[in-house]
Amino acid sequence: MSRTDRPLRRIAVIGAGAWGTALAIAAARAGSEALLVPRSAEHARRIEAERRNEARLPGIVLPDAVHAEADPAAALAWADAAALATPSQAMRASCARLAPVCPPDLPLAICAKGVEAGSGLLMSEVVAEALPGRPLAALSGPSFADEVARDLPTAVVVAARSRALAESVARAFASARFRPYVSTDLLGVEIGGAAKNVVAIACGAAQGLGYGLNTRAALITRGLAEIRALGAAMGADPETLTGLSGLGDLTLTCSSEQSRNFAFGVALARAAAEGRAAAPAPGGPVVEGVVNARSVTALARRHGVEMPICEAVRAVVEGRESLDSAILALLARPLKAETAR
Ligand SMILES: NC(=O)c1ccc[n+]([C@@H]2O[C@H](COP(=O)([O-])OP(=O)(O)OC[C@H]3O[C@@H](n4cnc5c(N)ncnc54)[C@H](O)[C@@H]3O)[C@@H](O)[C@H]2O)c1
Ligand SMILES: O=P(O)(O)OC[C@H](O)CO
Repeated sequence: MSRTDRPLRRIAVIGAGAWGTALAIAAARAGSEALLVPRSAEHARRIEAERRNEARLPGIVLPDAVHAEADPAAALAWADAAALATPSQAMRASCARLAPVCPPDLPLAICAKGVEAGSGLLMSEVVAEALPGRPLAALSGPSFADEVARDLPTAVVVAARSRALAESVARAFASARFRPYVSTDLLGVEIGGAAKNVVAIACGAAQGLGYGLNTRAALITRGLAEIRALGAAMGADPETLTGLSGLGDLTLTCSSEQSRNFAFGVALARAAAEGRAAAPAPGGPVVEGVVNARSVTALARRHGVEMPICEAVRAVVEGRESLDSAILALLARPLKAETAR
């Protein structure tokens, strides 16, 4: 009997950021037990002593079924499955640390959203290289960590090439107000999650510039067209990209300053107005869209796909173009048909 044939009831959550902590809480609500594995022993001790992860999820008390564990070997030996919730650019290093102690058949649920800079690999490809042979799933969709932690109704998607694995992982997290749908389109789910953060920076910048809701709707819709084009070139199911992990997450992230990516876009515009550059605070909450502006567009260029909004965000965050001129360049693109057909 393989591990995924029996219920996954013990979940090791690698990475104790806002999302890892919220997922551990979601697992507990689903009747599972969770071990949060932060990077440092000190952080594990603090979480265990305070019964919170105050720096990442302020005001949220951990349920009894969630504990912190500093030693990844102990956590993975205990676990039925692991959720990988580090930022995308830390995924390879985090998996390398797990490699000597990760059981060869342990199911892994990737919870980061991004494309690796340099290699241009999706998270499932990075994890397959760093921890070969393990059954892989991805959990994605519109889900602010704070809202999940507070048990506000949320729907996500769990994708795996094996439907049985997707269903097992979904069951490990499902509760009355946390509803995972399943999918076998791992590729589509990963592309949507990685690219939406870049478009969210554009929407935040538009808000910071004082533009209106017309602009936001245009950016979301044309951003989705870019993401769908990338998905089509890479072989994703187009329906996935209008589902929870595509349009769903794009809508959420592009609509609120609660999104770190959207908020960073607002900060970019404010900084531009004051004639200075903006960058995410070192050691602060992860802003995936900044690095992913580069890695997602690099992937698109490799596949011969145009992503003008994502390219504009990349040019601005790389300091190659001012926000004003990036917007003018977007608006001055030749008139064209809305759809390919
Ligand atoms: N916060 C959310 O609402 C949310 C929701 C869905 C998905 N996500 C995704 O989850 C991922 C993590 O985001 P987050 O919000 O938890 O980030 P966060 O900014 O709250 O915390 C990041 C955490 O990762 C840890 N970390 C960094 N490098 C590490 C390494 N090499 N090994 C282990 N841990 C490391 C940091 O110590 C920190 O605790 C991102 O890809 C993000 O897009 C976040
Ligand atoms: O705060 P953001 O922009 O990283 O978005 C968090 C989640 O990805 C929303 O689904």
